[in-house]
Amino acid sequence: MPKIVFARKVSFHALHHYALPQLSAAQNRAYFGDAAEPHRHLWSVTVWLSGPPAPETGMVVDLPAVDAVLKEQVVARFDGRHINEVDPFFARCQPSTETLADYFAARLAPLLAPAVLEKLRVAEADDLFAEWWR
Ligand SMILES: Nc1nc2c(c(=O)[nH]1)N=C([C@H](O)[C@H](O)COP(=O)(O)OP(=O)(O)OP(=O)(O)O)CN2
Repeated sequence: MPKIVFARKVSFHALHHYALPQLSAAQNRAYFGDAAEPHRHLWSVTVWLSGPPAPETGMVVDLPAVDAVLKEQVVARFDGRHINEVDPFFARCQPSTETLADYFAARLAPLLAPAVLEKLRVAEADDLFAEWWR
């Protein structure tokens, strides 16, 4: 059965760095290279949502409702911040695109219901991103 999926993307500027707590600064530098130092990206988070199109509008989501969730949970929390400091979660888990994809999917999926989160992409550049798939 074909399925229609709607996508929305938001962007924010934020710093991050990689550091394992059991390693010294020099060891982290050797392990992670330049990425051990705080560095900035223009991040994007894209959500793909499915649901039955409303007969009157042909739309599968209420866009203002989706935008409100993305603004509150993604842009307002992360824009201009150092990701490692936004949530104690990132003291335990390295803020890679993979970790962030899993982090955002877990938090956004329930808030975006009744739309179904099919896929979520976190990109720190056009050529570096990770995706969560339902
Ligand atoms: N598996 C992953 N590896 C790396 C990730 C990631 O999210 N998942 N992220 C990074 C860094 O954040 C890093 O900034 C990007 O590294 P890299 O692409 O190597 O950097 P470039 O030299 O290509 O580009 P810059 O503009 O110099 O960042 C590393 N690894």
